[in-house]
Amino acid sequence: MTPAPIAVALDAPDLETAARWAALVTPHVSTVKVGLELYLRYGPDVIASVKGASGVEVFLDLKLHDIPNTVAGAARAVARLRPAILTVHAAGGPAMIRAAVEAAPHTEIAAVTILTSLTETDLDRIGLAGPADAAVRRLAALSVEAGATALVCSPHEVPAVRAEVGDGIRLITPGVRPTGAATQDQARVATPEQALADGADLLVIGRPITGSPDPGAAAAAIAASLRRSV
Ligand SMILES: O=C(O)c1cc(=O)[nH]c(=O)n1[C@@H]1O[C@H](COP(=O)(O)O)[C@@H](O)[C@H]1O
Repeated sequence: MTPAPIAVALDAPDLETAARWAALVTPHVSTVKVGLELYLRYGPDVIASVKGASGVEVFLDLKLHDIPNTVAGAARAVARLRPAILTVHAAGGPAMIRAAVEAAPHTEIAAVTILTSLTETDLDRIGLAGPADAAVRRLAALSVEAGATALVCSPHEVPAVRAEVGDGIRLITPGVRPTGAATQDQARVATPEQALADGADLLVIGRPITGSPDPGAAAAAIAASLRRSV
């Protein structure tokens, strides 16, 4: 069976737990995501540990955000690990995004638009002209012009972003919660089925899977539900 288009966020406090989660979920999902918690603690070794023998796609979520020269150096430093995807913040601007794209030619650069944890009130307080879908659309357009071939946004914004950037760009959506699951610190959320129906290409799901007593079964259940919904 083809693995579901899900990136499981391995936000674990230690490598053993992350590797265990990865081994349990990889028969069911296409991708595992390594974020700041694991990478800052264990560094590059974490990639091989979570990949194991499965050959699953690794998404390195470092959300780089700095001046172009610094981001180019950081992207070059991790490019040798050959992650399938690397994130940068779209708010770093077009020159920064382009610097990452040029420094990591074999990795897909995904620009994070507006974090899914932010509400309209947060955007106001930060001073970002909203509403969220307009801000996401604006950041999506500039990111793609700068060479990003993937975008991270909430499922709510997928139709607007798709209309803006067309079909060739991979839309990645965190903020995904199965019906009835707690939203926790996520603000702009939708169910996996809704995100996929709206046109997301890859769903990022962490705690609803990794917080389950049986992460493998939780991943399998969401994957099966997605297959039924298409
Ligand atoms: O870039 C990301 O992956 C990301 C962007 C965003 O806007 N919101 C967001 O939640 N994420 C990540 O997606 C994952 C969501 O995890 P859960 O909330 O546990 O499903 C976390 O690893 C976040 O770091």
